[in-house]
Amino acid sequence: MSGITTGNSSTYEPLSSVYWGGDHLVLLDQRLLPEEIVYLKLSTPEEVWEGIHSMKVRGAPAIGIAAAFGAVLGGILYEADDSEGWLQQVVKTCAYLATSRPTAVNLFWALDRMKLAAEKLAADKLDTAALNAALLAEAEAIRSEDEEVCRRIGENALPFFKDGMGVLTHCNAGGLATAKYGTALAPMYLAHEQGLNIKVFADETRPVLQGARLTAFELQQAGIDVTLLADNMAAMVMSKGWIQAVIVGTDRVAANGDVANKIGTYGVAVLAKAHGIPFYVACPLSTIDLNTKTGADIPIEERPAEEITEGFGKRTAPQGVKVYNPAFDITPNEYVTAIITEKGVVQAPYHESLKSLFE
Ligand SMILES: CSC[C@H]1O[C@H](OP(=O)(O)O)[C@H](O)[C@@H]1O
Repeated sequence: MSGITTGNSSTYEPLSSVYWGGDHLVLLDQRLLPEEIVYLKLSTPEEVWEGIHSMKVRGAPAIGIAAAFGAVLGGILYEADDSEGWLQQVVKTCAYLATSRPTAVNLFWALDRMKLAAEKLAADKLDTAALNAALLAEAEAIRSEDEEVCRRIGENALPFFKDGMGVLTHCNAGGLATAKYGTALAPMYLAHEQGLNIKVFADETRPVLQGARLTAFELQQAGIDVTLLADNMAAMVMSKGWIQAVIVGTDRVAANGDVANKIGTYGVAVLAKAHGIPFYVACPLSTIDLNTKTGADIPIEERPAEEITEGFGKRTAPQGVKVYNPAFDITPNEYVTAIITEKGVVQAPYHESLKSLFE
């Protein structure tokens, strides 16, 4: 894996988080933002696994897109010219990439789609060069569909945001978490294009600081009014009347409408309800998992203690202290005002309304 430094963040261009570079995957190393913009070239499934696991690429849709291209790399590295052996290699690569992170369902959705595509392609007995080209087209389709899906999420969310509103968001569900536009931030971009003045309040989102490092960065560079908050300030700004809506992304929505999202989301949802503020969740259908009954069934990733005890290289806790570092929490569906998707907006009772999105 090698880096291409394109300069510092003062020359910011709209950034792509993940794209195919001809014969390799290109990832923006999001761990280095906002100070450095470094694009990495990844040529093996192992490098893609590590890129997802270490959060060089993060955000449910972006993780799925990266994994899809990782499956393509698995096929490209298969040297023989037999379709059955090629298929076995792609399927094995998908199973391997599925172990990189446990919570975002888009990872498994994308890999299942790549496996299905590979099975159909292998049945046609093409040579491996043709098989790899066709599988690459499937990964590119996943990426380009995500751009269109996020734009439609933005359009469906926009009516909830009026000129002059204050909106709080948690973590990063922007262009950096997807192929482009983002989910929760998509309406912010559209509102800005239409001349609406939405004041965004971004939680810093400890311990990895996606809000401070990514959301504040994205929105500031786009010229959108953004104020950065420490994670313990949401209650106060709500009590001051500065917030008229909360919108967040998600990594998995259970069949009953319970929502897995970045740690701290549940607390923001409880605060929103206590202040009579609507709490919206924005996501593509690929993040809705009807096979997972409730939030209790969603696996919650636990991450290294060092993210809390010495985040970004500065030790802020005693050596050997016990640490609990879940990367996500579950917001029960009763705190979710509406779920906004590319197919439309649904509200409780979510058992029925979520199913209707797939009919
Ligand atoms: C549009 S999905 C964004 C979602 O993913 C983030 O998690 P992570 O940064 O650990 O990948 C966070 O939960 C965001 O809401």
